[in-house]
Amino acid sequence: IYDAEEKCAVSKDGDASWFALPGVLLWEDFISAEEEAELVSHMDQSTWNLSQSGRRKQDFGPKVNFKKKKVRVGHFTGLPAQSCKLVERMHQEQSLKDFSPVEQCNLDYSPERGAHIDPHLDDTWLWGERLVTVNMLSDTTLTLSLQQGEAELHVAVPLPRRSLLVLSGPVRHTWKHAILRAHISQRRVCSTFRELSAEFLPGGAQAELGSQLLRTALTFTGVPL
Ligand SMILES: O=C(O)CCC(=O)C(=O)O
Ligand SMILES: [Fe+2]
Repeated sequence: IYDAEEKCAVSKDGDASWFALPGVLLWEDFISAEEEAELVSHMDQSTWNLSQSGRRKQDFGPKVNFKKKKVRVGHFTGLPAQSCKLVERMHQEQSLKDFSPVEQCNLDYSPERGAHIDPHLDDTWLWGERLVTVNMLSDTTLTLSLQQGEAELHVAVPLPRRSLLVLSGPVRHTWKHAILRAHISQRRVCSTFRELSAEFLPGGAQAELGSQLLRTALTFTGVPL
């Protein structure tokens, strides 16, 4: 189980074993109850599209083909207006001072649909170091997993309602992450914000496209795709 205060994983059996687990940042009460209600009510005014594993989603971001490694602005009109103050607030945290998202993905999990997300790593060709998620409507648990020879390590990261989670470093690149079906007991909505990889930043091979995507994202005039 992840211990946010000690920034380490501790054994659930209550024995003394533990290991350091860098790269998880949890910001409790990142949004207020009023903001949470407003954000979700705004999302519910747009259509939710059925996605994999019982999830529903709304996307604000460029048109991407991860297999062919192709990206273009497409119909992207920017992140939604409601996210402007969230992104500003993120900048209060030292490690997010320069966080400029180019994509927002809203996900809607419900126990009725058996919604979950299987263990995976997020793309690293287009998306950068930090994955930032705002958790809404109910508490859940993010399950990190790492194959260690024959054994598989699991770390449960408690995600309180209204908290912000940042994954970077080893928990971004080495550990897979998942939300188990068993950890969705009520409706849960989250917004995940992603930044560009070095290839799309100044000095990178696709810097021009990257700056175009950033300009579009940060207009905060977006509608879901
Ligand atoms: O629901 C979450 O918090 C995780 C979502 C996720 O891992 C993803 O969209 O890649
Ligand atoms: Fe992910």
